[in-house]
Amino acid sequence: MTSPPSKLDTFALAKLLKRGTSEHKGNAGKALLIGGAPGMAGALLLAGNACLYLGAGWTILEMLDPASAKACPESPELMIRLASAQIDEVLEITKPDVIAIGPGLGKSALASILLMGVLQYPSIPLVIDADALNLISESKDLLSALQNRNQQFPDQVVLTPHPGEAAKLLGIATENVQSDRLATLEKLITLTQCIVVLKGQHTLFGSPKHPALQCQEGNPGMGTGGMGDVLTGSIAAIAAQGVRHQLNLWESTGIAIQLHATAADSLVRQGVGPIGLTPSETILEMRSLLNKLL
Ligand SMILES: NC(=O)C1=CN([C@@H]2O[C@H](COP(=O)(O)OP(=O)(O)OC[C@H]3O[C@@H](n4cnc5c(N)ncnc54)[C@H](O)[C@@H]3O)[C@@H](O)[C@H]2O)[C@@H](O)CC1
Ligand SMILES: Nc1ncnc2c1ncn2[C@@H]1O[C@H](COP(=O)(O)OP(=O)(O)O)[C@@H](O)[C@H]1O
Repeated sequence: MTSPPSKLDTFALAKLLKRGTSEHKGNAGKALLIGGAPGMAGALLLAGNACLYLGAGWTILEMLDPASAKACPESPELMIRLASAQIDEVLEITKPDVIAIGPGLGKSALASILLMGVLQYPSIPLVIDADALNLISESKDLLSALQNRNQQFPDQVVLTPHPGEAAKLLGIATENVQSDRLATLEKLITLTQCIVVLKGQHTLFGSPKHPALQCQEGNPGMGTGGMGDVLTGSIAAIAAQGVRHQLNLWESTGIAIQLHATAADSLVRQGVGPIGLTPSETILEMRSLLNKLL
């Protein structure tokens, strides 16, 4: 019989994010986020805001929706560019520390080109979410590119499926994912060789190297569109800072998962939710909690 997963308990590690007095934005890292197709620009903006408020030095958005690829008056700090099929050139010039791809990405031909370009870009931490996961579930070439990247650069990719996306990746029904979440996590790790975050109540987290951990925070107020996009941007932010603060992608992801769920619980205690709790409010609460942990 498999033993139950241990509790995710990462907050002591967050102290590594404390800034030295001479640090500058270069020490906080450059995050490049890709997604936001027409009708879903908000998903990339939410991920971008999470990345900004959780402390990345630069947050750059490659937005697929031409109408939204312009400065955002509510968050002028975000560097928003129109996504281009010349992704190799973009990555060469931008030299990101971390890439996140998926929030509102859609499943267009351009989305596939961008994902393949990112998978072929070597060595840096990569967060794969939402439609990027759906594209991988529909393409043997993308899955092979993911597996090859992991062989060359282990522990540098995290996948963040919700149960629907996990089901598509494994070719099973969502009910089967939920009936044995631990077994599903292990199957996803075996298939992809990635760090995997299986979201939902009591998010599970594991990798080829690490036994599964379970997040025991979080609440159903988190069931609002965009909440997962916030997690993606938060992982990117903490991993970007982690590059120069001795946190690897596994550790950065654990901190982000626990901070996200703990912030949502804290807001519910304050009467902000569960009904009507928004992803944007959760970002601000995460910032406040993170600064208290340092
Ligand atoms: N503001 C925006 O522009 C938003 C855009 N979004 C984007 O919209 C695209 C589609 O994503 P969606 O996730 O909405 O839709 P999907 O069609 O990918 O998945 C939704 C389905 O997944 C299953 N599922 C998800 N969480 C579950 C759970 N905890 N337990 C059981 N089943 C669960 C359910 O069957 C649900 O109907 C993505 O690219 C996403 O990033 C969403 O993030 C919502 C916000
Ligand atoms: N009942 C719940 N208890 C705890 N966490 C939840 C619950 N429902 C949703 N969540 C969390 O909210 C987030 C939802 O992510 P996701 O489904 O990807 O949203 P979206 O695609 O709309 O951004 C995940 O982090 C998930 O773990």
